[in-house]
Formats: sequence, structure tokens, C-alpha cells
Amino acid sequence: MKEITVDYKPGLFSAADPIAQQAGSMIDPFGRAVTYLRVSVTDRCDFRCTYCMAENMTFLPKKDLLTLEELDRLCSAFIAKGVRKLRLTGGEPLVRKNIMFLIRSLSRHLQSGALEELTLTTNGSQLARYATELAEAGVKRINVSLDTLDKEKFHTVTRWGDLDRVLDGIDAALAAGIKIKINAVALKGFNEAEIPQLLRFAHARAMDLTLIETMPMGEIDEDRTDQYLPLSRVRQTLSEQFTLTDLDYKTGGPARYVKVEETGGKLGFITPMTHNFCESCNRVRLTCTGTLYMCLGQDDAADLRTALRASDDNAYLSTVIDEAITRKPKGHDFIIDRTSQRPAVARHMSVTGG
Ligand SMILES: Nc1nc2c(ncn2[C@@H]2O[C@H](COP(=O)(O)OP(=O)(O)OP(=O)(O)O)[C@@H](O)[C@H]2O)c(=O)[nH]1
Ligand SMILES: C[S@@+](CC[C@H](N)C(=O)[O-])C[C@H]1O[C@@H](n2cnc3c(N)ncnc32)[C@H](O)[C@@H]1O
Ligand code: SF4
Ligand code: SF4
Repeated sequence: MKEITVDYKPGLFSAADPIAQQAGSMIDPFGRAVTYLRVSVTDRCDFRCTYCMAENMTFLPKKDLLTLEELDRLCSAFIAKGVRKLRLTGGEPLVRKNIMFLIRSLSRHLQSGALEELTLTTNGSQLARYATELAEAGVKRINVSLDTLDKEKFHTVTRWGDLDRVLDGIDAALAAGIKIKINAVALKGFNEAEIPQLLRFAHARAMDLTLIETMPMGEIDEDRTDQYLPLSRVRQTLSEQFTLTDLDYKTGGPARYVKVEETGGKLGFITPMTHNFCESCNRVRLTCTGTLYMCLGQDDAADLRTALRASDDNAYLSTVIDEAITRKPKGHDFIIDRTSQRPAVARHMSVTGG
């Protein structure tokens, strides 16, 4: 982690940008406004998905985690600086103890109008328990990760997961009035042939489906080459069965959407490997220890925990965030190629929550 020197000059990188002139905006060196914060509230999870975690993970000691009050203070500081969309991730966000305390507390920013969306990305295992409370707290839309509808394959890819629990969770969230988008990582030779079935499953329940290219994160020996499936290939195959019409629909996330005419639903493609979307990046990531990553695919980070604990006043914290934003890189350097000498990003996806 780089040491931070606070030498921030407001407007230094953004004087020409009209958005920058709005009070509180965070503009990076490439003129991109940071309006989306993803917060990994825990590094722990009740699954061990093969593309995300190692089989034997060592988790952070609980004493190293920010408290829920501290996470609230950090999120609120970002909202004061222009964040309009906040997504809780993990690890699995719903396994963090008392998570509803944080969600209920953050929902005040929805009520005040400062925040447009408070949402989460979840593996769905705890949704049956939390769906009603989430809806009551103002969560209108969530993303649920689901790579296969085959019980045994589900257990294989998640190592620990139970498909029926997730399906029950999805039903409970839909019944509570929460909109769902299904996220599926496209995995070569694993769920490739099943994508039409996933599509029909999602669209029959008025859920969008987003496919994701696997990214090379994790230990150096956790090579993703065997799992990687370019979505250009998936789209080509799907277009032999379905009529796909490009849409201009935007969520603030990285997916590009098409309408599937036969099912009437939306299908999104998240293509960090084949069609990099970094030029429109609007997001940064906060971990449960208060580390701020300016890019999912880079190691540079800022220590916000120290800044947070240095003073009860947010002024110093705000200058540290501003300085970090000046270091937001242009994009990632992911390469999936076993012959490449370039290492993958060494942290697991669960640290930054995808
Ligand atoms: N390379 C890269 N991948 C990202 C980024 N944001 C999201 N992803 C990938 O997309 C996946 C799905 O993200 P979600 O957690 O569903 O969030 P989202 O795509 O912003 O969700 P929506 O608000 O529904 O658009 C993540 O798990 C990552 O794998 C990003 O900034 N860079
Ligand atoms: C890290 S998980 C955290 C939230 C929650 N546990 C879940 O699974 O939805 C967030 C997202 O990251 C995705 N993901 C994990 N590892 C990935 C990888 N190597 N490449 C692409 N996406 C990945 C997962 O499929 C999931 O949709
Ligand atoms: S993708 Fe989500 S559910 Fe799967 S191991 Fe990672 S954090 Fe857990
Ligand atoms: S890889 Fe980095 S720069 Fe590109 S979209 Fe993701 S966070 Fe933004």
C-alpha cells in the first residue's frame, strides 16, 4: 500500500469539467466522476466459489474489521462527496453480524434524497431470512449470484453452497417486492451450455440476467485460464437461438444490455477481458478494514481507517479521499494467458467484493 501524502488542491484535475464544479464531486485524473461506492462489509462467506476463493481461506481476525458505525461514517462521508449509488458486497454481505443495523442506518440517505440507490450483491443463501427487512429498509433491487440451476454443479462451483436455499431466497425477495438481477460468471465447459436455461429461468420471473467474464484475481497458482470463456463467443451462440437487440439501458454498473425478444427480458454482458469498460468507470471500492481500492484490477490503495480514526471531524478524512481519487488509474491490466509472465492481481475477489 502506498503511503499517503495529503497535498490536495481542489479542482486540480477537473477544472474544465462541469460536474466537478458541483459541490462535493469527486473527479479522477481522467475526468470521470466517482458516484458509485462498492463496500465489502466482510471478507467472510458461507460459500467458496472456485473462481473467487481458495478452498482454504484465512480470514481477517474480527478485531481488524471496521465497526458497523465506522462503515456507516465512511459511507456517509462518500455520500457527502457525491456518491449516489452504494452497493454492499463481501465476502457475503448477509453473513456480517447485525448487517441490518448498517443497512437501516444508511437508508436515511435514501430518505433524504442524497442517495439514489442502496443495494447489495449476494449469494442468496441468507435471503429468505432477510428479504422482508431489506425491502422495509428501502432496498428495491438486488443482484443475486447464480451460475447454474443444477444442484450438484451448484455444489461443485460454490464448494459449500445449497441451491435450494438460494432458490428459496430468490422467491422470498421477489415476494417482498425486491427486483432481482441474476449474475452468472460464464465458465468454460461448466455452465456454457446451460446459459439459455438460466436466461429462461430469470426472465420467466421478471429478473434480468447478467453474464460476467471471469477475471484473474487470487493466488498466482489459481490460474483462471481453464475457466475463462469470452462473452463474445457466448453472445454468438445465443444469437443462434434468440433475437438480441442492443439496448441503451444503464444501471450505473458496467454491463451492456440487450433485449431478448423471445423472453422479453434483459441480458447484460460484463466483459472486462474482451471489451474493457474502464473509460466510463464511475466507482471505487472500500473493504471491511477501511482500505480504499481505486480500481478492482490494481493494487494501489489508500488507508481510510487511519484517517477515520485520526479525528471525529470528517475534514481530514475528506482530504485523504480526495488525494486517493487523484490516484485512480485509467484501467486494469488483467491478462488471462498462462504463458504470460504478468501476475494476476494477488488479492481474492472477495476482498473487494467484485
Ligand atoms: N473489471 C471490473 N469488473 C466489475 C466492475 N464492477 C463490477 N464488475 C464485475 O461485475 C460483477 C457484477 O457486479 P455487481 O455486483 O452485480 O454490480 P453492478 O454490475 O454494478 O450492478 P448493477 O447496478 O446491477 O449494474 C462484479 O462481480 C464484477 O465481477 C468494475 O469496476 N470493473
Ligand atoms: C465477490 S462476490 C461478493 C458478493 C456475494 N458473495 C456474491 O457472490 O454475490 C461478487 C460477485 O463477484 C463475482 N466474482 C467473483 N470472483 C470473480 C472472478 N474471478 N471473475 C469475475 N467475477 C467474479 C461473483 O460471481 C459475484 O457475482
Ligand atoms: S463469489 Fe460471493 S459467494 Fe462465492 S465465494 Fe465469492 S464472496 Fe462467496
Ligand atoms: S477495472 Fe478498474 S478502471 Fe476498469 S471499470 Fe473496473 S474499477 Fe474501473
